[in-house]
Amino acid sequence: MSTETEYAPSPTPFVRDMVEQIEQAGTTAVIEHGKGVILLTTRGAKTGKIRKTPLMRVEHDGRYAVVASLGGAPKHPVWYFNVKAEPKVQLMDGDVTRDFVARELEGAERELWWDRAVEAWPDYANYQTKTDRLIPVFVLEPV
Ligand SMILES: C[C@H](OP(=O)(O)OC[C@@H](O)[C@@H](O)[C@@H](O)Cn1c2nc(=O)[nH]c(=O)c-2cc2ccc(O)cc21)C(=O)N[C@@H](CCC(=O)N[C@@H](CCC(=O)O)C(=O)O)C(=O)O
Repeated sequence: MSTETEYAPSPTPFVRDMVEQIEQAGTTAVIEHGKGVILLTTRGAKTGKIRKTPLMRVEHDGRYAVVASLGGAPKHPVWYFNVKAEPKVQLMDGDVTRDFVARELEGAERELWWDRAVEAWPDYANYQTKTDRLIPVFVLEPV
């Protein structure tokens, strides 16, 4: 794993601002339409830089799911490729950041976590109707 420790902010202003808010006040400071978010830290698959991505909070018994929905866009978000390249990630929930290992799900295990994700953020179901790509779901297990 590259030793690059440089944080590269998102090129999307509202995302960059949200990450700043979260880092200052924790994830509870930024409730998205009444639902919680988490902050995922990944390593850039090409640059090795640190990338930080707010995602909806889907948690069950200390494990989390992260859903590469990108609002139902035709292509996966870029952070998906970071997690595939380096499954060791960090997740901030509240004001606590922990280490996790991510694993992309398929089959029945994916369905289980997909249902949990839709329960946490019903719009995920709408996003899936907007694209032919199967929206990827990762489970994050604590290290
Ligand atoms: C715009 C792009 O971002 P992205 O990684 O595609 O992620 C897009 C979105 O998913 C991301 O903005 C999410 O935060 C949007 N988003 C959610 N996105 C989701 O997919 N799921 C969610 O549940 C979700 C919730 C959410 C809640 C609040 C909020 O503010 C945003 C939320 C980006 O950062 N591009 C960078 C490159 C990023 C990068 O990681 N580059 C890699 C290269 C990776 C490669 O190309 O292989 C590297 O550094 O090496 C750039 O163009 O410079």
